[in-house]
Amino acid sequence: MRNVQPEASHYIGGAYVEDAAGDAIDVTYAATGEQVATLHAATPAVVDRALAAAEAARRDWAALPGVERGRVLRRAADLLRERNRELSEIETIDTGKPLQETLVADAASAADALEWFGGIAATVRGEHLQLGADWAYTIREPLGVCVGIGAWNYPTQIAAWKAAPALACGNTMVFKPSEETPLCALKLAEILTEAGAPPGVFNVVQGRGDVGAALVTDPRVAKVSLTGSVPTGRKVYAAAAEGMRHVTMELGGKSPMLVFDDADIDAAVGGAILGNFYSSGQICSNGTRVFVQSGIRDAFLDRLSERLKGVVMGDPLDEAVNFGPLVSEAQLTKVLGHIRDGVAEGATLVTGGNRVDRDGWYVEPTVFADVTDDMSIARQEIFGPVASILTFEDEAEAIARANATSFGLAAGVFTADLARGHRVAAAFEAGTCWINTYNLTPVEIGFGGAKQSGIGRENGLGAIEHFSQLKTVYVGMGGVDAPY
Ligand SMILES: NC(=O)C1=CN([C@@H]2O[C@H](COP(=O)(O)OP(=O)(O)OC[C@H]3O[C@@H](n4cnc5c(N)ncnc54)[C@H](O)[C@@H]3O)[C@@H](O)[C@H]2O)C=CC1
Repeated sequence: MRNVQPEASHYIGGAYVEDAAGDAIDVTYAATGEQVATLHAATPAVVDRALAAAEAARRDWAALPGVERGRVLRRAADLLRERNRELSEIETIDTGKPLQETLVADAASAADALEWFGGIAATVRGEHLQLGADWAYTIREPLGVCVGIGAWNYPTQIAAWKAAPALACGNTMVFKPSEETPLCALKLAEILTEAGAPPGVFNVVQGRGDVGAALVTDPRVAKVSLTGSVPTGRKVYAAAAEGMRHVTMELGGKSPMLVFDDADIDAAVGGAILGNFYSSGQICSNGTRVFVQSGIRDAFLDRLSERLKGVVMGDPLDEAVNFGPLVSEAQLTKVLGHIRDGVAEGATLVTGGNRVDRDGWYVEPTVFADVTDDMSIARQEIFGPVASILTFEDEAEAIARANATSFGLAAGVFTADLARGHRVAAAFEAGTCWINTYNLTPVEIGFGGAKQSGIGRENGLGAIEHFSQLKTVYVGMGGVDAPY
């Protein structure tokens, strides 16, 4: 296994920085439990240094023409692609996700974001408004120093999905990865420097919730973008409100997937596999409530069980492996607890349900049938490889039950009747919907949640609006008409 111990824990002002006084953050390989690196959480002095670097860099970075900022981002995208294998291996060691996945979905997705927002950077602009003889114009300005805080499931992607639009708009950023997966954001920072980003434009500090909280409440910070759970989102949103800071909240979900009896069963089963078992189920937008029309329930379950025989469990660094461990022992314990609750509440365990008898934090792909809306496995986000199959009779009932949740991150529908597909998508109370596919999130389209699952959007042109603000300038062309 490659050595993944970074040169130092933090990356500030274009260079690695260490402060061994910070609490230890151990990085373990989820496939074996072996410790592979040790970093230190940021001390208050490190947090201050990172914010000072971002603050010092922001005016010059914002003053650059968009085309020059874009060039840096696009160069970084090229470097990410050139080093995809090395970066994917580090991501696999950090998260436990199979190399087969990280080779296509992590540094590659980060490269897409940097390339796309790099291309957009030169087009960020305001508008001209004629007001009789007078006129006005708007300027789309950066917000200033932005803080990004990440979850552990897609560390490289999350860092880049925040950094790319932020930097394209002329902001600077201090990013705090999840304490579970601290490695890859440092690589992104290194690569941005190599691509020409001036010191301080993108900084990384390590730490747990307290470091995140210190960043969110600092007066120098204009915006906070969090990817995390709903409870953390509530805390961060409230803390940001104190300073009237802009926020983007990418939070959790318990998304529905509706499979009508006219659907292509294999496509729907494929969607259920992507939306429940890819990354061992550790994906926020997963369609973990699979509502299947009653007439095809048995056929759907048979086909799903059959296809799950294609799971290849093993060392995630082996490219033939397509199913890895959960990120940590704590997550393993949590997921097994949810499975026990499902059994206790009377759901039928169709397949899986156990910890795998080997080193590391592996849980079998697990399918529950006969799940009812009130069961905890149908209400709580599990963030593990656990699918709940529910049945429904008609469209109106399915939509009502799909929407009966406080989450609203994503939703999907499988049907051969496209009119119905669009009708159902329109009725979903969710930020991101799919018809006849699931969990595809290319950079061109916005991604984010409704209801408790968040506010704001990542990716797509909408992300520009969340990392900039409009200044309006009114231009008087004649005298000033005052009453006295
Ligand atoms: N909507 C989306 O795009 C995504 C959402 N998620 C969600 O993330 C969750 C899983 O990730 P976790 O890392 O367990 O989430 P988490 O909420 O425990 O932690 C997220 C991040 O927030 C930090 N944090 C914790 N308390 C904080 C505080 N008071 N102030 C500032 N920062 C604080 C953590 O250190 C971590 O970096 C799931 O709920 C999942 O659905 C994950 C990926 C994508």
